[in-house]
Amino acid sequence: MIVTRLNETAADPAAIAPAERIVKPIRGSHVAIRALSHAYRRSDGLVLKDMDFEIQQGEVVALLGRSGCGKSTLLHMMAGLTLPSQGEVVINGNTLRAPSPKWVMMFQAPSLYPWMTVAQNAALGLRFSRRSDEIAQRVPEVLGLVDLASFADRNAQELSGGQQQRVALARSLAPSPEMLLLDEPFSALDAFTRRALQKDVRKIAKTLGLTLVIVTHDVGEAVRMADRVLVLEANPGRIAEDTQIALTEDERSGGSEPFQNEHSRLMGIYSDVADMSDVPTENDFAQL
Ligand SMILES: Nc1ncnc2c1ncn2[C@@H]1O[C@H](COP(=O)(O)OP(=O)(O)OP(=O)(O)O)[C@@H](O)[C@H]1O
Repeated sequence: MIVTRLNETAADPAAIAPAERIVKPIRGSHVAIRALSHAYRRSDGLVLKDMDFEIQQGEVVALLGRSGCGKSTLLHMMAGLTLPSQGEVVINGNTLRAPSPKWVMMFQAPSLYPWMTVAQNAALGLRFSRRSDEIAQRVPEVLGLVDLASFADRNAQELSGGQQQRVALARSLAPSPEMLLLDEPFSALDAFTRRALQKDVRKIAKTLGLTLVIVTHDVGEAVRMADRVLVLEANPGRIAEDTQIALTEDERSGGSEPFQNEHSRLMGIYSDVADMSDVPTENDFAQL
């Protein structure tokens, strides 16, 4: 039985080696957005207009913009969940026409089955992809990656919100995707938990070589996590700024002077692009 085998492995968390040694690097997706515009209905105006950009393999990109500017719409298109009215999303040279387990989305709500264990929840992606034979090996690996190796037998409902989001992350990582698409996944968590997850998710993406795209309206989150930030303007949504975040891994914690300089620079760009009323200035600075 799958569950028994998982439980046996998880009973000895010390047997789980550090993620860097046991999880093979993955080739991240290359994404090209070509002449993309979108309207949900013909009678409505364009939600997105004239988008053209590329994301390199293994790059961490934040889509930053005010509410309603089309960030989630763009992310759904990168996952193949919505097709653009015009233009195309090209992944690894192929026009995207449908979802695939190679690019997975994570949302604000972890959507776990509360009556199942952590290991059973983490195994669901593999089950649904008819890859149950990989569960015994992959689930302990990914639970180690998200720092939940010793929680494998716990019921999901016994975990904190941050731990539940880690289980959702493990479930997403188990089928070895090339790209993770995160739609404000940490916004319901407290500041301390959110920062820990931001740091760990970036580290996991870099360790594995995953391409990572994060939708956010939190300037601090963009500076902490992203190699590059695309700032979107609204009505219609389009890229107003495309800027690199030039920080070392150590500098990405909120206290460093280079971090604060990058935060102020990005906040200035965002404020110029967004309506000031939509910029959560105090909230963002509180998170420094
Ligand atoms: N399924 C849909 N049908 C029709 N209109 C939609 C649909 N989904 C989104 N929209 C509209 O498209 C626009 C962009 O929405 P979207 O959710 O992509 O923005 P967002 O930047 O992610 O916003 P938020 O930060 O609030 O989540 C909004 O005006 C929204 O009402």
